[in-house]
Order: sequence, then structure tokens, then C-alpha cells
Amino acid sequence: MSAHANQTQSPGGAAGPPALSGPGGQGTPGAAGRFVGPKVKPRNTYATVRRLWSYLYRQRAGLLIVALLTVLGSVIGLVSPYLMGKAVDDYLIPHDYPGLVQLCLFMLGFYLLGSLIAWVQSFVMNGLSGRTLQTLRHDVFEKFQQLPLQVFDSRPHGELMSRATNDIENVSNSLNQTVIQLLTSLITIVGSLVMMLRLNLILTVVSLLCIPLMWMATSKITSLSRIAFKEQQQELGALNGFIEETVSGQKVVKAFRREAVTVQQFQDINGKLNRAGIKAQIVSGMVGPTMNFVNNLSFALISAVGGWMAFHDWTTIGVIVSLLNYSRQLNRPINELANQYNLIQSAIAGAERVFELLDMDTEYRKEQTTPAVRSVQGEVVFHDVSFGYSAESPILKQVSFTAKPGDQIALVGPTGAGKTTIVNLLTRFYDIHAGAITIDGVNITQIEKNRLRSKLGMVLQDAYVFSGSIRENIRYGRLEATDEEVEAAAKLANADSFIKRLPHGYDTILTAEGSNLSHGQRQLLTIARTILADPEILILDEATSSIDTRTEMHIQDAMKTLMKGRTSFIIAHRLSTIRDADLILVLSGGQIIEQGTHRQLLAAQGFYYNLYTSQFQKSASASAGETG
Ligand SMILES: Nc1ncnc2c1ncn2[C@@H]1O[C@H](COP(=O)(O)OP(=O)(O)OP(=O)(O)O)[C@@H](O)[C@H]1O
Repeated sequence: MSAHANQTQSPGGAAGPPALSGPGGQGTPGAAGRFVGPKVKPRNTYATVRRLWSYLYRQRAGLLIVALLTVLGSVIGLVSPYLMGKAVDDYLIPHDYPGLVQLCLFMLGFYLLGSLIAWVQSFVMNGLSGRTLQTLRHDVFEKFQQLPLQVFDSRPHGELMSRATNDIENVSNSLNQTVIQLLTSLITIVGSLVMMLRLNLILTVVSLLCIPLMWMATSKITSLSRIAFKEQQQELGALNGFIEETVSGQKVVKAFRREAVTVQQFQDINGKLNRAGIKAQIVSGMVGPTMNFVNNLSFALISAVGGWMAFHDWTTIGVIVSLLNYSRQLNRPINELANQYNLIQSAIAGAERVFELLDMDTEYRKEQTTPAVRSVQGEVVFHDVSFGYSAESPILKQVSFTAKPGDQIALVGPTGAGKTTIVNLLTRFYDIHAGAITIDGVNITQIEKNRLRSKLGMVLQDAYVFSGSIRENIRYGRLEATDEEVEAAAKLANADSFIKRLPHGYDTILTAEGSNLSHGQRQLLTIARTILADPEILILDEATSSIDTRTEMHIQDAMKTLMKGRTSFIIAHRLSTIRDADLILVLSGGQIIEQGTHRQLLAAQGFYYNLYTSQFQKSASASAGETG
């Protein structure tokens, strides 16, 4: 469960998230028409940066402003040390105090301008990166709506979600800081060097002596801190995963009285995270003092050599002051680049995972745009259909049957027999490997998925409701439906009476999990939603499983009206509900082992007969127990 959480990034996280792995991660080599998992391309930092740049480039006007301001800000930074040297040589040493005050005031104005530029620059950059990320988030979310179900099946949902949240967040952190930083660093390094060389060649060489030392120290600490941050991320992932599991499994934790054990387990993980966090902070905390030491070493060298040169009149105190400041300016970007390295790495890794998601095949990619399907009569035929969710394990084996227009087809059989799989194929949630499925003689692969699904109405086992009002939830079936139509559908689904009893009626707000409704009530809502959608073909997957017998009778009546004239597929465990079906398909191990009407199958005294009589006896003895 926590696998996805292991991808979680800490804000200060150094290394990129672990490469995608796990079942389906690499995709399945597939024959034509089969799902081929998302292609994982080899890591290509250059391509990732270029693509990220293409997103940024859409804001080129803002980028240009930022670039101009950065150049201006950097130039101000470059002139300041020169002015300091001038202050010493031209005003301080000759005791020209009025001139010194004038220069200081000028410098003050200069610094103020620098701060103002920095502020405007970060304001523009924030807006720019914000809009870029908005576009990126939009693209990712849009992609989620188009990905085939296999992608969601083959990896933890949290792992996909973390691409839309953590990974984009990483890109965001970095975009904001590094774009300006990189440009500033570049200008500052080149500009400082030029100014230093103009002032004094020997002192410039002396100040450069410490740079290799600084570079070595920084890269060593950076690589150590990357490992430490990665460890911290993993522990954070484990902690997040554990919290997520225990929150969603609260009922089970409480029912089995595992609160104390759970807290103990949490303490262990929490302790590990704490230790990893301390280690990461200690290692990364070494960067600052080490840099200070090397900076000061450079300072000492320049002061010593510069002092000796000034003593021999080979240079002036003002030049030494300027050079000391330029040397600090030169070291700072190198230092900062080292610090930014982690952030950049993390952003590139994040961007790579986001782009990898954006590059996945959508389920509509290979669609032929066929002419609109005529109004559907509802003849559904399965011709020798074979299918497996993965290439290695076939589930359905050569399933064939014919549903005539308006027929009620019941799918029965033991759990895992493949009943839901059959309807999954009809809706083209998954594409078949062999055989053909036709609706009114047209192969469903020739019908656009959107169009096909508009003809099908589903009431699923999982009665899913969205956060929003009851009215909105029912209207999900047909967005343009009027309030009256919504209420009429609810009446037909027998949901109207319980909705009206709620304090806010149809305007009652539901939570995403629908926890303020019972499971049965949620199911009634989803039935109303399907009734409103008014589909030509109906799929009812255990639709009445959570409804009491009395409500079930009402629903059966409503459904009978609804099913009239529509081909309907009903998956039911309670065989009493499908006695009137036109065709009962008995599935076992992915094959149809018997088919016929209730009467025919009872007369055959086979699998169905045994299933039915055992259920019938059970319910008979249960009701005898109740009355007795
Ligand atoms: N998304 C999936 N990915 C991989 N395997 C799956 C997936 N969905 C179902 N299966 C497998 O396919 C087989 C058939 O499942 P299916 O849901 O069709 O059975 P069912 O007859 O509807 O069962 P039940 O009555 O319990 O709902 C099972 O072995 C199941 O493990």
C-alpha cells in the first residue's frame, strides 16, 4: 500500500524519486490490440530540461523581463565592490569626508535600487512559474482522464497521484529559485572575473586558488547529503504510507483492537524518520561552515598577498578591498550552485516522472473516427472472446453468447469466475485479445469509446458518489437534465423518499466517500443516476446487493420498467433476483459452462441447479429460523 508513498518527496529532498518499477512498470510486451504498458524511456536530462523549457517559453514576455532585471541586478552587484575600493582610495585615505559621504549616499541608492529590482524580479518570476505549473498540472490531470484503466490497475494510485502533486511541487520549488539563480550566477562569475582581472592579475590568481578546494569539498558533501536525503525520503514515504493505511483502515484497526500496536509500529517508523532526518541535516549542515572556511582562507590569502603588495606599492588598499569583495562574490555563486544542485536534481527527476506520465498512450489514441452509430437496437454478441488482464494469465476463454435486443441477460457463477470482466470488455474498459464483440453487428472496436459508453449505462458494485449535492450526483448521469427530471429519476429508483427525509433534501452535500449515506442509499443514488442517463444498454453489477429485501422489490419493479426495451446485463449473486431473465449465463473459471432460462437450467440439474437449490435452502432455513 505504501509503495506509492515511497515516492514522496521531502521539500528538501535531494535525490529524485526512485525509478518507477513494479508490476506493469515496464509494460507488457503485447501483441496487436493488447495493452502495452507505459513506455519507460531512458533517462535523458537534456531532453527533460528542454521540454520543461518549452513550458516556460510560453511565458516568454515574462521571461524576458526577468532576464533583463537579472542582468541589471547583477550589474549593480558587480559595480558595488568597485565603488567600495574607490571609497577607500579616493576619499578615505585622502581624508575627503564630504566626498566619502556623497559616495556612500550614492551607494545606498544603488543598493536600494538593487533590492527593488530583486523584488520585482521575484514577483514576475513567481507569476511566471505559477502559470507554467498551472499548465503542467492541467496537462497531467487531463491525461489522467484519458489513461486506460490498465495504468490505474498496474500501479498504486498514490504513485500516480504523487506525480501530479509531489513531482510538480519539486519542479515548482526549483523553477522559482534556479532560473534566476543560474542566470545571476553566470553573470556574477564572468563579471567578477573580468573586474578582478582589470584590477589586479596576481591577486585574481591568488583568489582563484581556493576554488578547486571549494568545488571538491562541495561535491563531496553534496553527494553525501544526497544519500542522506534519499534515506530520509524513503522513511518519510514509509511513514506516509503507514498513516494512509491506518486512516483508511481505521474501522479494522478498531474492530481488532490494534490501536496500541499500531501506535507502537508508528513510533518505530517515526523514530527511523527522525534519525534519518537528523543525519540528513547534519550532513547538509556541513556545507555552510565548510564554505565559510574556504571563503575565509581565500580572504586570508588575498589579504596577506595584497598587504605585502601594497607594502611594496604594487597595489592600493582600495584594490584589495574591491578584490576581497569580488572574491566573495565569485565564491558565492559557486557555493549556491552546489546548494542548488540537489534542488535541480530533484526537479529534473520530478519533471521526468511528470513527462513520462504525459507520454503514456491514452485510451483514445488509436481510435478510428467512425461515423456516428445509429440508434442502438441492442443486440450484443460475444464471438469466442478470450481475454486476460495480463498476457500471462488468461481469464476469459472463448466466451460466446448472443443477447437479443431488449433481452435481460444474467451473469452468475462463483466469485472470480469472470462476470465483471465480461461487462468490462463490453464497455471497452479493456480490449479483448481474441474473438469479437458486436453491437447490432458492428464490432465495438469500430465504435468510438465515448460514443459506445454513451449507449451503455452502468450501476456498479462500488456505489461511488462524488463530493457535491445529491442533485449534482444524480445529474452526473446527464448534465443538462432539469431538476424535475432529476427528481423523477430518483423517484423511479426509489431514492426520492429517503432524500426528502434528509434535512436539506436534494441539496444535501455528500462527502467523496459518501459517508453521510448508507451503502444502500448510495446505491439507490447511482441507480437514479443511470436512470437519468437513459442508456440503451444497461449493466447492473450486483446493483441490489446492499439493499434490504423490501427496497429490493421496489428497485426490481423500477428496474423492470427501466429494462423494458433495453438489453440488460445483470450480475447477481442472489439468484432469486434473476429468475425472470431471458438468458442466464453460468460462468466458471472464465468459461460459460451452462446457459439458458431459469427453468431450463433447473431442469438440466447441473451447476446452476445446485447453486440455486443451495441458496434456496439457505434462505428457507434462515426464514424458518426467524419465524421459529
Ligand atoms: N483489474 C484487474 N487486473 C487483474 N486481474 C483482475 C482484474 N479484475 C479482475 N481480475 C481477475 O480476473 C478474475 C475474474 O474477475 P471478475 O471480477 O471478472 O470476477 P467476478 O466473477 O465478477 O467475481 P465477483 O463475483 O467476486 O465480483 C479474477 O481472478 C480476478 O482476480
